[in-house]
Amino acid sequence: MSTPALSVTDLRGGYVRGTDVLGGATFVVQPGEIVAVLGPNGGGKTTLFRALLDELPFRSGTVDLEGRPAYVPQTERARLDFPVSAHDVALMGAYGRTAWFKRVAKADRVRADEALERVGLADRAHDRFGTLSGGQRQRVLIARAIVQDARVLLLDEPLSGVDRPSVVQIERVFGELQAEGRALLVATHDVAQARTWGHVLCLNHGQVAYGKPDDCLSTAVLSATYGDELVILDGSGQAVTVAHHHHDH
Ligand SMILES: Nc1ncnc2c1ncn2[C@@H]1O[C@H](COP(=O)(O)OP(=O)(O)OP(=O)(O)O)[C@@H](O)[C@H]1O
Repeated sequence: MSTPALSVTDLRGGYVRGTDVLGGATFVVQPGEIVAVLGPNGGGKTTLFRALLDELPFRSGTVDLEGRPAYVPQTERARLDFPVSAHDVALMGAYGRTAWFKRVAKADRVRADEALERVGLADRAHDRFGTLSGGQRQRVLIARAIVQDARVLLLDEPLSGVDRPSVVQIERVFGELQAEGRALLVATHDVAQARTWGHVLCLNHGQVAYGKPDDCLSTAVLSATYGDELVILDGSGQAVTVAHHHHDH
């Protein structure tokens, strides 16, 4: 087996010392795998991503990965009032390898154009980011991650509230990134969608389960993951939908 893209051992962390929001995550992700990260609101999905980005105030345990992961935030949380174009946002993926006193390399400008083409937005490159639809903005943020060229991508609910054409484009790009040997961790509330991906990580402040969907997504695991949030069962007793309450934090 090849070197894992990401290996995490007993990862714990939080915002206040001694109060772990994320307790004891241990899992290995191989290149080319997509992992659905499931959990209730406030269950620690975003906190896990921040720990993997080494952005948590307090963290313990080990994280082995090559380079820095690319983070794709929820579009709702991306600032919309900046006068930047879709191309400008995609190009930000190159900032990590650009010295502060230099202009972004011509090759990176070409990469930004290519990445927008890959997400089906070549014709919107010069549109202002804030004027695009939610699904289009999500695709621009994925283009930025493509320009960053990371082995591991962390995506925070990339398909929630996204229009159908964007879902189709995003799922196609996920397949391409997988084929390139990148690993994707995708936070989602959609259990049915999680079943279509290779692995599932269930979090509820700590790790409840990790493995293949058929092994992990039992009613017992989903109840432990979602606690008193509602799990709706289909006719065969399989948990398919989770009703959750939105909240701000
Ligand atoms: N910056 C912060 N400072 C203090 N506590 C925080 C901060 N961000 C999140 N938390 C707390 O950490 C816990 C986990 O939040 P997190 O955002 O990781 O959950 P989540 O699984 O991503 O939830 P959602 O599905 O609602 O996005 C929550 O109790 C939240 O209130």
